Amino acid sequence: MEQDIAIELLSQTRVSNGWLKRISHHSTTTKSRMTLAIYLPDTANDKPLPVLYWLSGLTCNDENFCQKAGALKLASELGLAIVCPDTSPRGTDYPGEHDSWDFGSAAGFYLNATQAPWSETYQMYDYVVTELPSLIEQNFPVSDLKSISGHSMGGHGALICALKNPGHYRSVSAFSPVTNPSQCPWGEKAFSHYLGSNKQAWEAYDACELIRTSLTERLPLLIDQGSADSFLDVQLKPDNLKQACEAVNHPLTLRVQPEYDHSYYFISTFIDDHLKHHATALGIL
Ligand SMILES: N[C@@H](CCC(=O)N[C@@H](CSC=O)C(=O)NCC(=O)O)C(=O)O
Repeated sequence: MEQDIAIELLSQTRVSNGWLKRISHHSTTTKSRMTLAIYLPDTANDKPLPVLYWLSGLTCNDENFCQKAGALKLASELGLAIVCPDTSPRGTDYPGEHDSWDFGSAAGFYLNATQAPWSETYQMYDYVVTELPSLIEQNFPVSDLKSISGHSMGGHGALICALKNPGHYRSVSAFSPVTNPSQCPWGEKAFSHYLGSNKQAWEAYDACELIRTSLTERLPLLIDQGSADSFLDVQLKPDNLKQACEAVNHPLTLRVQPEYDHSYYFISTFIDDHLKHHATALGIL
């Protein structure tokens, strides 16, 4: 019988003087088999490396970032491990779970669902913040120093994970994040199903609300946003985050990049700046 704690190596690929490994394991948090990617530069053989957790967006899995962002060469040079979890639990078949690209599978929104049937497995917040780092630190040559970043739905995930856990992450950044999910169609759809109709419960997973109520830590936010992003005004709303930050003096670097869209071409153009931002905070640059 399979041990719950066992991790299974699905593949390993040599890249930029390191190894990109895909693994799967049984998650006690999501009660599902989870797949993830970890990139380990060879310098991990000399000393435990800090980790950047990357949270991907809607329709993604653990593979998009490592295949498309062009991040691994600099990560190797910096001595930075990168971990990419999946974007939702898999293996279930709840009503409506696989019917739309912005909800259900590949759209877990990095929260802990409270509404049936989602609450059974859609516990991505606890998975990312607690179970995943513990699994990585127990099984790979990494330190407990961590930073977090992500894109779109995953940018929202990175912001809320950092804002809700003072001291847990050394730094946070995001590309094109969903900044105010309580006030946009993607967020309203997901939150109403996962968290129910009481909008007060939504505030715990909304970066704009967390900025307003945060008392203990003012971790600087680095955000890149393309001006030609087709989701900009309806879904992402960076100005809402800007206003929330200005109201409480939360440090925000919001870079609006002219003519860039929502794609991984945009991410690949500016990923080096984000890696250096995290490497500086993690003490390796
Ligand atoms: N329905 C479209 C658009 C999906 C899309 O743009 N997904 C983004 C994330 S959007 C917010 O979370 C993405 O990262 N896609 C993966 C990629 O590799 O580009 C579609 O299905 O294409």
